[in-house]
Amino acid sequence: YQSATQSTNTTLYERLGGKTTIDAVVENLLYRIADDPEVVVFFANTNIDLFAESLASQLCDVSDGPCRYEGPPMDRAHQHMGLTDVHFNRVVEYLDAAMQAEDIPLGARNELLGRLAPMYTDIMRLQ
Ligand code: HEM
Repeated sequence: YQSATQSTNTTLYERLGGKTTIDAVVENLLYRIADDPEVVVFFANTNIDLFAESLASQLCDVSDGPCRYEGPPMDRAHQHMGLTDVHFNRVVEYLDAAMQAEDIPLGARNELLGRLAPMYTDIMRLQ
């Protein structure tokens, strides 16, 4: 059985462009975050290289690629940051813009965002 949103015999990971494109998306996202004072403040004490690696492995994992995300669960990774819907929506918007900049087709973009959306509850749980 194949879901209607998926082309025949390809994983979302492949339709995203695999590791090369995911790494490029993460880097593009980092520039957008760096340019937004309201968002970049949250990353003041973050090792950006480790964050980029961890996020790329999560995007690979969640898109059925050959990776396993081994970082902390989303509630603990974002606990007590004081995140609001505004921050959450901003980051999702930047991720979509980063995927567009890397020429990822609309269907694949929306499918990835759809797989990340349920993380909202976890990310907000310990605010
Ligand atoms: C769909 C939304 C989001 C996803 C999928 C996501 C994913 C992740 C992942 C995978 C990590 C790495 C965890 C680790 O390995 O330690 C992380 C950490 C982090 N996230 Fe998010 N995140 C999201 C939303 C946000 C938002 C809205 C903000 C703030 C505006 C944010 C700020 C951070 C920060 C600052 C860290 C690093 C924490 C540290 O230094 O340990 N995230 N996120």
